[in-house]
Amino acid sequence: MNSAAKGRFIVFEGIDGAGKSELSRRLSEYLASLGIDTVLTAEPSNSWIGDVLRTESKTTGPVANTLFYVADRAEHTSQIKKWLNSGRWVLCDRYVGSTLAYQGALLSDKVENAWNWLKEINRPAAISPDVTFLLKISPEEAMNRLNLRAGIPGRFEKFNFLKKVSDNYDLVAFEDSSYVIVDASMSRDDVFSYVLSRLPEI
Ligand SMILES: Nc1ncnc2c1ncn2[C@@H]1O[C@H](COP(=O)(O)OP(=O)(O)O)[C@@H](O)[C@H]1O
Ligand SMILES: Cc1cn([C@H]2C[C@H](O)[C@@H](COP(=O)(O)OP(=O)(O)O)O2)c(=O)[nH]c1=O
Repeated sequence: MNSAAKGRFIVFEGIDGAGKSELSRRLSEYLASLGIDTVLTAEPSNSWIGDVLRTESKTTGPVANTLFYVADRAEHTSQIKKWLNSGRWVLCDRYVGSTLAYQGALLSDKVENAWNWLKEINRPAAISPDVTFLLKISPEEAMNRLNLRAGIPGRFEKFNFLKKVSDNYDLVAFEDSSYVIVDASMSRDDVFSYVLSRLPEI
């Protein structure tokens, strides 16, 4: 395909509080200011399946939720392909890596070979990003950013969960050559400059 006619697909991953939403918003505004036709999107998406995940995921079990995340992705990916084919740059806050990292942590003791199953079910639902920025931050710092400070009920469980998710992300990054690891504990401006330095060619 003629690269001039096709957009770029850029994904942001990382644990809650790593800075994905703020950074992807800033980057989309910056790219738009350069005259690049940019779409900022996220998963769970704004479809009805995304709504189910946002509103009902506490009433359904981890296997059903996994299938909802992947169903949401399959539909979202159809839309992403259309945007890319029309030459737009697509910035996506969370994608396949989130399912591997989060559902990997939730299913590891419930589904045999959970990691391989998650990779397999994502295969027909996803495409390869041009680059995936993994915003790395310690669970301690992420929890401080989210104001989940000492004394809050459930803090210990949340910390342990984010630690597992973070370890899974390291594994995903090791296996996927689209990943670029970003030290997300840096200042907002330093994180932004680093990401700019690793963007695909315009
Ligand atoms: N580099 C940074 N340094 C300090 N605070 C940050 C930085 N990036 C984001 N934040 C703050 O951390 C919090 C979580 O950021 P957010 O973008 O919502 O993270 P995520 O989307 O990964 O959950 C927000 O209050 C945001 O303003
Ligand atoms: C896309 C996706 C999200 N999630 C979870 C991670 C988040 O805790 C939650 C909502 O994502 P998000 O709205 O990005 O939350 P945050 O801004 O706190 O990072 O959905 C999964 O567990 N699996 C997935 O595949």
